[in-house]
Amino acid sequence: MIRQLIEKIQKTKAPVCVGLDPMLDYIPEHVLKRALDEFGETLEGAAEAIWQYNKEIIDHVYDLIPSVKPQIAMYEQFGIEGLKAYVKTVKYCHEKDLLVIGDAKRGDIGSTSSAYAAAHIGKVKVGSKSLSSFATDFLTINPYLGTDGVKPFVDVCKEEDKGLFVLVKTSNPSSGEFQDRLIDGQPLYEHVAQKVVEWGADSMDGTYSNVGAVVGATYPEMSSVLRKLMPNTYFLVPGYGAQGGTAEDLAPCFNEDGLGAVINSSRGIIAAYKQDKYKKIGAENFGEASRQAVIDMVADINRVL
Ligand SMILES: O=C(O)c1cc(=O)[nH]c(=O)n1[C@@H]1O[C@H](COP(=O)(O)O)[C@@H](O)[C@H]1O
Repeated sequence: MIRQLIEKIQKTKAPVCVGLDPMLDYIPEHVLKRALDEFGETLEGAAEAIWQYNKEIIDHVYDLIPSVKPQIAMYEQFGIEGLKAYVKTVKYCHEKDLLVIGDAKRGDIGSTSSAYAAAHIGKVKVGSKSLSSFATDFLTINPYLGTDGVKPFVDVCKEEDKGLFVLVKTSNPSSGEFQDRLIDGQPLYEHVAQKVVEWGADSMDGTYSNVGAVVGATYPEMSSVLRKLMPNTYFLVPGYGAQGGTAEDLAPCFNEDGLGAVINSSRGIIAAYKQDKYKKIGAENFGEASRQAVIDMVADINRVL
């Protein structure tokens, strides 16, 4: 699967992933009102609003980018109706030939991880049939439980030719609280990085492994160390834009071949119409503002490659 992502990145010249993290606060008034008028102030109304919002954004950006990353929490908050909007969004992105990174940060004891893996990137057996549930191409993984919690994802990844991004060094302000703690003289995130390389060794798909790593844009010195420790691991890099990460901060995430990282921006793209820079495009044309924000992001990243 990583090979497909790389091919799409090379075709679009955009090492970019648009984060589909719809919050009701970001949805333009006219879209929200239409959905709530039809379904009332209900979970269905909210789910319809986020679906319509996503669809408009996808329609405006799909030809520019290789991938999207829907964050499941933004859907899950609306319960089953929200999850239906998640599935609808994943299906629509596939129709538009986009690869979908499901951001669910799963990881538990082995048997539970197996069920998560089946739900998100694998198949679930019902009688004689094997059925897909969420059907994303990649999934984000929390490795806190260790190898037996990660292995079921790696196995499904191999069987189904899917991909993973395992949290190694996250972008948030408290990420150092545990991740930077020294163990045997080395920060914990480096220990995790070594494990990610090990977990991915049997899942090579060309130069890179289908088992990738999440490395936040907000700690560039650490990205640089991690890039050297994990030369054949693809990085999913969140933190650009809304969290303060700049193009210069991203440079160490890439290898000399210009590959090795896919950069996510969620609020910076989907709520672009609210930014001063794009305000004149107008809330009515929020999809157009997102398109312009993607064009600007791609140019900004290519400037440092
Ligand atoms: O796994 C992630 O995607 C992730 C890891 C991380 O270290 N930091 C991080 O922000 N994320 C996700 O990336 C997205 C960032 O959103 P923006 O800050 O709006 O671009 C959210 O969906 C986060 O959940």
